[in-house]
Amino acid sequence: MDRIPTERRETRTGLLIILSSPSGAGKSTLARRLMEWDPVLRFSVSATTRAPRPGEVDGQHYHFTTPEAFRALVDQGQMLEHAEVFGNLYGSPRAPVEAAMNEGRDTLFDVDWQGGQQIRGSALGAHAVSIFVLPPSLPELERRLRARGQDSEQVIAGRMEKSRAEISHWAEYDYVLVNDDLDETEAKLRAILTAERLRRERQPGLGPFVRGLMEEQGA
Ligand SMILES: Nc1ncnc2c1ncn2[C@@H]1O[C@H](COP(=O)(O)OP(=O)(O)OP(=O)(O)O)[C@@H](O)[C@H]1O
Ligand SMILES: Nc1nc2c(ncn2[C@@H]2O[C@H](COP(=O)(O)O)[C@@H](O)[C@H]2O)c(=O)[nH]1
Repeated sequence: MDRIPTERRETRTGLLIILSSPSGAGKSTLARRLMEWDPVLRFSVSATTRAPRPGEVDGQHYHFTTPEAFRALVDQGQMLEHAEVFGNLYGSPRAPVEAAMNEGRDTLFDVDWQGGQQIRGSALGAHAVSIFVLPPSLPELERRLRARGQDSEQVIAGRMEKSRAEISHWAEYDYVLVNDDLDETEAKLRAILTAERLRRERQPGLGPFVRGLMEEQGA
């Protein structure tokens, strides 16, 4: 499906696209692919107290920070949401999200179920579209965590232990995708994003995307 050209987007309010899943189901991989497909989509770079993995770049994958600095940001109200996940703190900085929304740019979040709940329950929640990504099976989830080659056996065991609890929140989400074939899942995500952008335009009168289509047809 074609992506909506930037110049035809609704320019008033961006969407908040929330991706959640048990660790290792493929959120970051899918998020990366979506960003390549639509470079205008903004990725919400989270702050975390977790140590960087090999190859992770500060400011690109995460804002790596200390627990003290993280708590100060929370106390100052600078986090849209935050949670403890697998023993570390993670949170989504608020200001870049609001700036993107005001520019009409959509923001993509890779957050756990607690983050999903907090964003949906926030003042910006009316603009949220939430998607839960399931692995095809738990053994495949474990295989993926191991194949990623970045976590110790102890960390993998801890994440597998928490996977059922994360999965138990699937029904809180607008969409649920089983990430079996990566290309197919990416295509479904694109379709969801395109449909939700069109839905956002269903205001009185035609939105910019539909208006552009009509003009092309000479209507
Ligand atoms: N559909 C798929 N089929 C096979 N392997 C996949 C698929 N999707 C992702 N993977 C692989 O699974 C591993 C975990 O994926 P990824 O890091 O994207 O998961 P994640 O959900 O972002 O994990 P975390 O929550 O820990 O950040 C990676 O090695 C990735 O290449
Ligand atoms: N509530 C939030 N959860 C977040 C955020 N950023 C990432 N995450 C989730 O943490 C786990 C582990 O991530 P990893 O990079 O250490 O593998 C994963 O489920 C992410 O979705 C956040 O800002 N808020």
